[in-house]
Amino acid sequence: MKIHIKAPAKINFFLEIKNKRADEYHNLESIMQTVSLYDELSFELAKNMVSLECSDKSLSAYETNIVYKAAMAVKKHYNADKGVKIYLKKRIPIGAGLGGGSSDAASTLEALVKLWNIKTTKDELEQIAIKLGADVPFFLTGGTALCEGIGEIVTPLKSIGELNIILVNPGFGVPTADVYKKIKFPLTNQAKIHTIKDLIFNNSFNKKEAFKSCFNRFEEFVFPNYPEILEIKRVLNELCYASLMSGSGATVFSILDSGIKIEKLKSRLNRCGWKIWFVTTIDTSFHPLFSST
Ligand SMILES: C[C@@](CO)(OP(=O)(O)O)[C@H](O)COP(=O)(O)OP(=O)(O)OC[C@H]1O[C@@H](n2ccc(N)nc2=O)[C@H](O)[C@@H]1O
Ligand SMILES: Nc1ncnc2c1ncn2[C@@H]1O[C@H](COP(=O)(O)OP(=O)(O)O)[C@@H](O)[C@H]1O
Repeated sequence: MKIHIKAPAKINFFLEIKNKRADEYHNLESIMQTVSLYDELSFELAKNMVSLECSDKSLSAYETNIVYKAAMAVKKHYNADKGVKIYLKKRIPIGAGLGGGSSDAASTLEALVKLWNIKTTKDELEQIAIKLGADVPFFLTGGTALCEGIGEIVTPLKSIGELNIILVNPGFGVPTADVYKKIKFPLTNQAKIHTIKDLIFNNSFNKKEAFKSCFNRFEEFVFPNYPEILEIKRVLNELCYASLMSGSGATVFSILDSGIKIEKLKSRLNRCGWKIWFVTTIDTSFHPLFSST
């Protein structure tokens, strides 16, 4: 039996830091959204070993790869005596604020309980997920969701429909842990999540209106050290009506309205040597993304 999964990227429409915990992690309030840029994974039943091959040779295929970690976590938690041969095709850029590794990990949890025929619950998988990374539980739900705590308290929100989004990445990554370390308290003018939540609840999360309520606290801590990311934002603001950095960077995104001139946008951004993807928001992360042969 072989299982194929597409693991989607995410963007953060809203990200405010609430405070720092005693264990150095930060409580946050974020609205996360899965989008149609995917890593691809396949899982083939094997005797009892876990093995991983990854298309991106800059990533380890062993203990430091979150996919390998996720597989070992399932094996240990359920005392599973089966093995798996995993292939990971990376398409989501690494360290891009798009949650690629976290999504790969969540897909691995979902695939292995199916492949190894393990009886479990979503709650139990969420407990394994949070030990792998703060963003991993979100990807077990996907779509549009409010994430609180350090990211593990996930509340699904109403679908915002299919919005067209452009992702722009400078071609380098930003280490998440370094950005969290840069946060200085007290934060000025805590951003309010209510407006954006109300817009989603009232089916009014559309274009210009929505972008006024989007916010990312990390922008002020990332831009001073990475002027090229600020430059992406400046150029996108010229061509679209607004833009926002995703997570801890380095990707910046804009919501595209129907009047946008795609060719003009492409040629202007390509001239800067940046990578671009045209994607849409997607409702659920997994179920339609699974297939087995
Ligand atoms: C910033 C966000 C926003 O969605 O995403 P990315 O930009 O990485 O995609 C997340 O909070 C990233 O989540 P994730 O990438 O899973 O973080 P982890 O691997 O658990 O942690 C990496 C490091 O970030 C810090 N960290 C992470 C999450 C959190 N709520 N508080 C923290 O202080 C910790 O120092 C930790 O050592
Ligand atoms: N399967 C994986 N995909 C991406 N990054 C991984 C993976 N496994 C481990 N990592 C490590 O996780 C870090 C970045 O994770 P990633 O999810 O790409 O970015 P971000 O946290 O910015 O969304 C990198 O240091 C990378 O080496």
